Amino acid sequence: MIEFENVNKWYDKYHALVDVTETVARGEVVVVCGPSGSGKSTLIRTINRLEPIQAGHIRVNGQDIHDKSIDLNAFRSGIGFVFQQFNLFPHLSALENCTLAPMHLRGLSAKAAREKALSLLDRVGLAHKADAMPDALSGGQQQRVAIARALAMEPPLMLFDEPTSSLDPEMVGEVLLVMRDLARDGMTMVCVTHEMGFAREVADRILFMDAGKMLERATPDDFFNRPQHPRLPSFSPIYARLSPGRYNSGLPGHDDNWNNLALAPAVAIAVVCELPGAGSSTIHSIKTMTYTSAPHAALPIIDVSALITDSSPKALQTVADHIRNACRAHGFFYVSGHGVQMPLIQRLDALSRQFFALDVQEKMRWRMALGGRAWRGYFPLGGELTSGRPDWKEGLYLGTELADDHPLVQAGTPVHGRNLFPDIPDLRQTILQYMEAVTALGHALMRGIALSLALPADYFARRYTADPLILFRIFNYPTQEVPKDMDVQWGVGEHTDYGLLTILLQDQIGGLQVKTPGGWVDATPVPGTFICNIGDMLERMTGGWYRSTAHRVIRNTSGHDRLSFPLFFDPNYFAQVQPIEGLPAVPDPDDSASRWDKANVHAFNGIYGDYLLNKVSRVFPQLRQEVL
Ligand SMILES: Nc1ncnc2c1ncn2[C@@H]1O[C@H](COP(=O)(O)OP(=O)(O)OP(=O)(O)O)[C@@H](O)[C@H]1O
Ligand SMILES: O=C(O)CCC(=O)C(=O)O
Ligand SMILES: [Fe+2]
Repeated sequence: MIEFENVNKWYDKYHALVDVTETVARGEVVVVCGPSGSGKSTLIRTINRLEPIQAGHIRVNGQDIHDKSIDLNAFRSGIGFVFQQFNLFPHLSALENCTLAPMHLRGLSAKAAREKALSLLDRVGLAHKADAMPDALSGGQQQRVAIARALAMEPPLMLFDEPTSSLDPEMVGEVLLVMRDLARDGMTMVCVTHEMGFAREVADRILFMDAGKMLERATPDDFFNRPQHPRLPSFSPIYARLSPGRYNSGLPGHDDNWNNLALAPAVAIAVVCELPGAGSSTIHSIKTMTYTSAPHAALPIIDVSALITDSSPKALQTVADHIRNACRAHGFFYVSGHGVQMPLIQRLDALSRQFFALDVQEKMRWRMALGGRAWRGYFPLGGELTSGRPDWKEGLYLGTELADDHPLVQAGTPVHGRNLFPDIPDLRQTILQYMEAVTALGHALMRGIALSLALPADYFARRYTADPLILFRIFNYPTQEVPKDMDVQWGVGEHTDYGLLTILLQDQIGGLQVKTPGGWVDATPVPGTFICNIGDMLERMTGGWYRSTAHRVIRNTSGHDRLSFPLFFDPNYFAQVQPIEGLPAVPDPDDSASRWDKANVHAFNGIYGDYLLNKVSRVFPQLRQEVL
């Protein structure tokens, strides 16, 4: 626990901290943000007495840190500090950097210090670099060694002062990941960073500082969506960036300031909790994934690896909490740590491009009309309607592969049957593998969604998704002029998805936009992630706790094709969709007035197949006439 009580600091006449009174509770994650020069670094540096204060008190774990009886060296050696510059000893190897202080200040034997250092280097993913000299390491690796070095003293509190701001962008993620996992493992941390995606994911509470004063304290949700302090929105460049959509309009010139903002360290994070037992934590994820700050604070990136691997209840709950926040906020989130192999994704992408590169006549060999009731096959540019208008995309409809003699196919069940696989070598196998891998991810995410609603993990599996309805599409949004006589505006017009959960892979071009209360925000591509959004049925089941959020895709004018791969993870066709019992009622769940289709999903009763058919037949009216 850290307490600031009426803390004042002057640099000569400059009043750098003005009457700061703040408590960071044990276990709480606190973000402090504010413009450059607002006093964030000063604040953090006062915690270990790197900066003296002229008035007030600072207590760490109940002890006044300016108490005369305090042994400053002992006090400081219990606080790890990671600076913007890595400050490794250049003449010592990574390992020696980590063993020095424990041997000399703590009296550890060389052997014990070495063992400890090796395990910490392993923890930050650098065991294989133990003997490397700092100048042979990348900036990100050096910073990770600096973190390991600080941890070697087993500090009950870690301070980070802009630990990523002197790193090349591609190295920021690896450092943030280590920090995030430290926070999750229960380490006490105070951190200054301007990585908003990280801040949003890790923080419980956000403090806003300006001119040395603490102006706002709020949960991230309130901070971004319901700011109290009237001056907050006037910090336009920062606030517009933090809260995209809501304050973007009407703030003249904020765009011009975005670059400045990128240079200005704007955020501090404090994570305070108890030091866990030594050796209790491992970092599994560092070696396999990268952390990218969310392109928009509104759309978080959630590492879901805990749902995929056997994980502790605590780790599962952390993921569930993130999912709940995302679903409550906008119903859109990115997932990393998803376990779907990159080579498979790359193969799918490359083979799909081969298919779309064929002449349209060739592609029409697999046209949808040949797919019959299974609703599979190719549709050409302009062949699918959203809200009655043609979308500017072409695509291939796919789904769970069922042989002709499968009982459901025999019974003529719509949307069940064989796929029409184009005869590109390997494409069939790749699509089947991809659908299998992403379906497995869908099951994992539904467990997370169940936990996020305080339901048993298998809640959805038991009722709806033991045998989920899987529809999969491969879309191409080409850069192509729209003929004058065609009423085309969007790549895909505004809509919500029908089912439970959509898991979307998109390439690097971008164009997907999400409707938030404050306006449309871009779901910018983040390599190595999927975008998930919840569908109408989850809104229906949760009585409006989770909303199926409208989204659209702008027309692609990039000069390149844009490929996207949505997989719809939906209830079994025959599953009777029912509200989840025991959830508190949402006051007015009917949001039909603000929906593009004016529909009230809460009025729906019946089996999922009915809902789906009704929707799909609007999208492909001609097909409906042909096959039904
Ligand atoms: N050693 C110092 N002597 C005089 N003024 C200082 C000193 N350190 C900081 N300041 C001033 O105090 C104010 C607060 O600085 P601080 O570094 O805490 O801000 P910050 O919020 O971390 O912002 P940033 O790091 O983006 O500049 C700034 O105006 C800064 O110029
Ligand atoms: O292509 C995309 O990015 C989104 C597609 C989509 O929203 C959909 O198919 O439902
Ligand atoms: Fe969609």
